[in-house]
This record gives sequence, structure tokens and C-alpha cells, in this order.
Amino acid sequence: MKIVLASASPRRKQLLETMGISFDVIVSDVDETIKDHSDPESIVKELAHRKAFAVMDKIKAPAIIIGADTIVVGDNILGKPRDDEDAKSMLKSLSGKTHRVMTGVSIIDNVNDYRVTHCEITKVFFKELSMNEIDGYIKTREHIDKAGAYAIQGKAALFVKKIEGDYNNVVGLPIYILGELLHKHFNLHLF
Ligand SMILES: Cc1cn([C@H]2C[C@H](O)[C@@H](COP(=O)(O)OP(=O)(O)OP(=O)(O)O)O2)c(=O)[nH]c1=O
Repeated sequence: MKIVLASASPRRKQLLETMGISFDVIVSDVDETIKDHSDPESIVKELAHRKAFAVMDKIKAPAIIIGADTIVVGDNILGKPRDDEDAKSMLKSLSGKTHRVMTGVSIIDNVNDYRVTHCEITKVFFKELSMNEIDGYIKTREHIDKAGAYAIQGKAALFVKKIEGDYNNVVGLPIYILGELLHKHFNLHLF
């Protein structure tokens, strides 16, 4: 059975490669606007599902399609920063506090239309950030295209005191739970 990753994220592609399975990447444009009053878990699950579902339409062959979406939940729900100012205010809001990184994962089997959706949560504990650290971080340009305006896999590792949960989930794909779901629900043998 063909496996398709419905994501343009190079991080997700790299993480899925660590599972040692072969897969194709097919991306589709989806509308990522959401209702303001939705709870964060429903938002990431809905967006992950939209991404997988949009790609399902493009595939004729039998396939398992995987979509994902990551947000950072602190005082507010944070997606990707619009610009440098937005990134700075996101980092200020995360400074000295604990936030949750949520990744929604949606898996669809297009043969029988069987679907599984999951939201994985990792707690991230940030140190208190000085203006010098925030400005210096923005100069690295790492914040671009990252939920919450930081990359734990990059220099922002210097801001993270500890985490609780799956590290890979913060980077964009919760490999442990994805493996469990593919095995249990889609009978995929990873070993
Ligand atoms: C918090 C955090 C997020 N991120 C990334 C993971 C995601 O790629 C990105 C959140 O954006 P998403 O909208 O989840 O995904 P994407 O637009 O990159 O890819 P696609 O929609 O095509 O699947 O933030 C990191 O790389 N490191 C981090 O520490």
C-alpha cells in the first residue's frame, strides 16, 4: 500500500523518513481559516484532516494519506508569525512560561475511507528571555514558518529548560503515536 505525506514541511518529511518507510509527498492548498471560538485540540485535528482530505482527492491508487498540523498554545493560540514584529511578540508571550505544542495527525485509507485523527500534546518550559535574546533569535531567521516563532531543533533549544512528552511532536510530527496508529489501525508493519 502506497503511503502519502500530505505536507510541504521539510521537518515532517525528515521525521517520517526516520520510520524507515517509503512514501510520496503530495501537497494541496487548504483553507487554514478556523472559527475563533474552537478549542485548540479541535482546531489542529480539523486542519490535519483538511490537509489529508484535500490530498486524497488527487490520488487514484490505493493509499494511506497522512496530514498534520502544529500550533503552540500559551496565553493565545499561536500559528506561524506574520512578520518579525509578530514573531517578537510571540516569543515575549512564551518567555518564562510553560506552553503546550499540539500536533493534529489525520490518517485516511482511501480504499475504505477509514479515518483516524489524533491530537498529541507536548509541554514546553521556556526560560525567561531577555530582549537581547529575542532580538538575537529573530536575526537567525529560524522563526520563519514555525508555529510559535521558534524551532526547538535549532537555536531555540537554548530557550527550552525541559519538555514533557514527545520531542518529535514539537518539531511537527509525533512519531511514536503515529507508529502506533499506523500499526494498530492500518496494519502497517514497521519492523
Ligand atoms: C514549535 C515548532 C514548530 N515547528 C514547525 C513544524 C511545522 O512545520 C510548523 C507549523 O506549521 P504547520 O502549519 O503545522 O505546517 P507547515 O505549513 O509547515 O506544513 P504543511 O501544512 O504543508 O504540513 O512549525 C518546528 O519546526 N519546530 C518547533 O519547535
